[in-house]
Amino acid sequence: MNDTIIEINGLTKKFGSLTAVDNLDLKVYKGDIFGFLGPNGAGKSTTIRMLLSLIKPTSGSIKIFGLSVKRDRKNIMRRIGAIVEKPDFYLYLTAYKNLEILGRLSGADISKNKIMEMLELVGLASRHNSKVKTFSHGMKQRLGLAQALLHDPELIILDEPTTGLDPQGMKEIRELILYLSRSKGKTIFLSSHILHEVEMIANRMIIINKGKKIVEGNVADLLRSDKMNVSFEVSDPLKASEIIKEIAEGGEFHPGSNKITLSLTQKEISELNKKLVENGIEVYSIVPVRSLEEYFLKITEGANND
Ligand SMILES: Nc1ncnc2c1ncn2[C@@H]1O[C@H](COP(=O)(O)OP(=O)(O)OP(=O)(O)O)[C@@H](O)[C@H]1O
Repeated sequence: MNDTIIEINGLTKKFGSLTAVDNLDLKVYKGDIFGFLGPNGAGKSTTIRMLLSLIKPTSGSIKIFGLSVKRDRKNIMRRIGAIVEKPDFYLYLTAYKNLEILGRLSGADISKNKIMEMLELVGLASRHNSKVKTFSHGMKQRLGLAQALLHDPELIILDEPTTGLDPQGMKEIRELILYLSRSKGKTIFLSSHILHEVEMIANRMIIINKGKKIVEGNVADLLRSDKMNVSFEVSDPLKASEIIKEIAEGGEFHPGSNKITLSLTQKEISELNKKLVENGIEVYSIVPVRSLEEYFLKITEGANND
């Protein structure tokens, strides 16, 4: 049986005449890495602020751990760790001291061992004595995660945790999230406006736009399609283009990068890869290119056709 961790029903938030969140329903189950996707301004942060009871819904209900956020706020918040917006630290104090103070402020009794364990987990143990002002943006994000984990929460809520990070920093955060899910059994609710990022780690997702749900479900099911756009990076794009013509129509060339983007089924991808290699062309990479915008278009077109 699936344990429901978050259940949102008919959630609406209005700011004056603007409806930022519009009759939203969603469910997050125990152990999910749940991707909460939407373009800028879709209503993600507003929803997260309601989940954390930082603002009140105009209407609708939120249950977390089966308890009402309205009635059991304190009990619920004790079991949640969150990073909303940029984590705030005392820049002239050390990483360790920050966690000590912030842990104390949260009201929980946090031991020295626990602080060091969390710093270890996020890869900052060797820098525990460094002032936070010497930290990179990625290190501050990881310290934020350590802070959110201090009281051993069952549910972790992260609002765009990789914003502003370089690819390496993004990867570190992704790996931490996967570790927390797989090895520590945490449930993770993660917002993003980048489909690709969610696709890499989430098992379930919802996409919202203008406060409304567009789709919700299993990530693999939602993204499975007959054809997908893929980019082939090859040693000889001209020769490759001749071979591509035998298999598929179209194909967009990116001069200067040795890349060709085209729309193929999975079977065609492996067929083309084989043919290219057989013809002495080296294939350096095959990367799916799918943006949230494209995906939107596809599902809204689908909805219009129904
Ligand atoms: N306090 C507020 N007062 C008035 N309007 C607000 C307030 N907070 C958010 N909004 C509006 O609500 C809508 C949804 O904003 P929200 O920040 O939830 O979107 P988001 O999906 O988190 O976007 P982003 O990815 O840009 O953070 C936007 O149009 C925003 O301008």
